[in-house]
Amino acid sequence: MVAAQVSINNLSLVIHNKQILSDISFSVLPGQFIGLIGPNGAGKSSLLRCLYRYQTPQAGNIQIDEKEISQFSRQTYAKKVAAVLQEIPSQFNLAVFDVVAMGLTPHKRLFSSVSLRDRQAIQEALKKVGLAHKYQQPYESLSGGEKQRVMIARAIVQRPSLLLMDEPTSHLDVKYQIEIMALAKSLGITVIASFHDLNLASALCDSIIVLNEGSLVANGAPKNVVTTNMLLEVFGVKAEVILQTSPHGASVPYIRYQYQLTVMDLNDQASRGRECE
Ligand SMILES: Nc1ncnc2c1ncn2[C@@H]1O[C@H](COP(=O)(O)OP(=O)(O)OP(=O)(O)O)[C@@H](O)[C@H]1O
Repeated sequence: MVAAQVSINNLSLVIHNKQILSDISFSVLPGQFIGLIGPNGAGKSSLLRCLYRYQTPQAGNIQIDEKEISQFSRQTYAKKVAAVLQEIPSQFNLAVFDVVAMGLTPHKRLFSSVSLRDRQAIQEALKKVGLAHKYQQPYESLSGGEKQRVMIARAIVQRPSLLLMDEPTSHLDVKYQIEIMALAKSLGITVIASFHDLNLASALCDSIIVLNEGSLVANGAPKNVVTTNMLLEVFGVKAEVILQTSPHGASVPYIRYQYQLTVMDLNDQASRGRECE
């Protein structure tokens, strides 16, 4: 698969007079795995929505392979960019197989049937996400995590050059968090994904972008971005960050949150409450 080069230039988004994104700029090299992190409401999903053309920014632009994204036809864009969203869309009455087959739509002529090769690609993608045995099951009857894995299989058969993922692991158990993200990485395409699990983001991403209140506040290798200071300033949490060495020799930050402090604070509050009774 070919990997896309992405550049985001001075992007600003306003919705109902509210500034959602302010002057965001960064570049992504072909094949890079980029993590978007930031507190609730920081603008991660909004940025991803601009990237998959669901929302149109008021200022700035996004280029893929040096072409402004509004210049691509709908079909060409659908071939280039796949999105796995936070809100899992409802697929009325469709079996798992049919939902994954929708990933082939941009590559096919109108009303053309599913070929043997297509079937193999769909089964292969379902196998990769551990759902080959469920291909006939109604999509709606799947669990949240299974639905998310079907969406990832759909993105795989789409053969995009850019994969956008909005909290792709939110419904996944720990095994599939690791397996699915390893799978996304193994595709060799450019990936931009939002994360709440900062340790997972640190372990996976080549580069991490930190958003806060719609602004880009940090961008760089995980070890340079995921620091005690950033966690305190952006997320308001006290934590210790240890640098570990990955199997590939890279230095990867690992966060140890200070949960005890919170529990002590809570106990403190509770005892103060009892004193007042
Ligand atoms: N259509 C909209 N109308 C009004 N406000 C919006 C709209 N879309 C997003 N927002 C606001 O923009 C801000 C950024 O939202 P966004 O969903 O991008 O944040 P996020 O970083 O993905 O948050 P989370 O981690 O909670 O998913 C929020 O304050 C949200 O309420």
